[in-house]
Amino acid sequence: MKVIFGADDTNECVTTVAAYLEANFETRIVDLTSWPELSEAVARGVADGEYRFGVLMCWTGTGTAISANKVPGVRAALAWEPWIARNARLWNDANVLTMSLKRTAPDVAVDCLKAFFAVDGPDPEEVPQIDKIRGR
Ligand SMILES: O=C(CO)[C@H](O)[C@H](O)COP(=O)(O)O
Repeated sequence: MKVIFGADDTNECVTTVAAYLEANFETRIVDLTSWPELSEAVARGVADGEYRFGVLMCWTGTGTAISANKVPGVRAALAWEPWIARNARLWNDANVLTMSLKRTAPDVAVDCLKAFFAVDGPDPEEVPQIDKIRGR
């Protein structure tokens, strides 16, 4: 599975996330440090269908989520613990996961990735709701 990842800064959490993604998926790392440009590149990679999922990190995780969600077809969700990450997939069919690189411990970030990628697809009960925002 192809995943596209980018962070606008680096630290132990970012390198841990990158290493996890590279070990488990065919991963492209986007080398941009402006969070709006980085987010757009990752979001377009997902919206265009080249990558199944995107992962973004910035200081807060909020700017990248807001920016990625400007691209039609992208459903970016900010997660800070695994329950949020899992249910962003299950209940929102999130296709981009964002996290704060400043406020997420590396092991928690990996747990979020595991939870996010463990979900095969959206809960069928939620599909009618998700369909209302698909393509927006
Ligand atoms: O968290 C962020 C956006 O939500 C950014 O990472 C933070 O604002 C730093 O950005 P810059 O390096 O452009 O000052």
